Amino acid sequence: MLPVVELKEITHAYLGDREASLAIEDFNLSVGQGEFVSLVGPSGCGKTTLLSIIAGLLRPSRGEVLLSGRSAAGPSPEVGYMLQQDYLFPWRSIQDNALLGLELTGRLDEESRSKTLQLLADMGLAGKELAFPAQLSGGMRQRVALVRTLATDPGLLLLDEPFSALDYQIKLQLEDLVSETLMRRGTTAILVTHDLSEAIAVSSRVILLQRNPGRIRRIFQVPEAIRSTPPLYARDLPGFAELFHEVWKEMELAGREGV
Ligand SMILES: Nc1ncnc2c1ncn2[C@@H]1O[C@H](COP(=O)(O)OP(=O)(O)OP(=O)(O)O)[C@@H](O)[C@H]1O
Repeated sequence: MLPVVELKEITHAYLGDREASLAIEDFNLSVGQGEFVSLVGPSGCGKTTLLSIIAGLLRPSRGEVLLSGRSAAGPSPEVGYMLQQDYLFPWRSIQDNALLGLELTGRLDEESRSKTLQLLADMGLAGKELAFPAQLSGGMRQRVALVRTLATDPGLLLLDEPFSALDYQIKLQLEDLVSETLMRRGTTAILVTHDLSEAIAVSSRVILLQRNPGRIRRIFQVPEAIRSTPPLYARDLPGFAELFHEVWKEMELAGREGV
């Protein structure tokens, strides 16, 4: 089966007035159907740049992005992007926010509407459909943003630190909910996070980057037993702490280099 996304020899330099800064160099990655991959690494190693390139929001200086084998240039409806901030429209009700992506892509009909309302209920938001974002907690708003992203049924979901602004307990609950929902739907996902334990708990592969320029330093395979256990409980499994320390040590080395 073709990978859902392939990055081939991606290099990206930001051009300044006088000089160019090389954010990413010769980056190759292939992510298969239903895989959940995390990108971690020291600040400035190019994680967000990579997500923007995959989302088609940024054109790389060199290299190619393939989505299901086809060369991608520009944003694609196959790719959903969820950010740290929920970006809900305050004047739209929860259900109207959740339906926005479908509306914008001309795919809103009775069936897609009822599926989205069901997804809101699955996310514990039944009864909140007619409320407005200001009436909801941060964790609830982030769940609405997730429903809005999933409503269009993207084959690939990009998550840029979606849980980092939340309280620890809410963050753990949301990790569980997201992980379970994506696994059930078979959605392929790439998560950018600063939280190494989150990366290990939710993904099948943790990709550690180094900076100046951004490159893959090391790839950690997460054992199936950890991957198939809900993130909250995965942290207690044998092998989790060892893997965490291994990634941590390598991250420290990556942080000291390329400053
Ligand atoms: N718009 C821009 N113009 C110029 N340089 C940029 C721009 N955006 C990012 N950079 C530079 O590119 C490099 C990679 O930045 P990027 O934001 O992708 O890293 P990151 O790993 O996501 O960082 P963080 O973990 O701090 O969010 C950094 O050196 C950054 O300063």
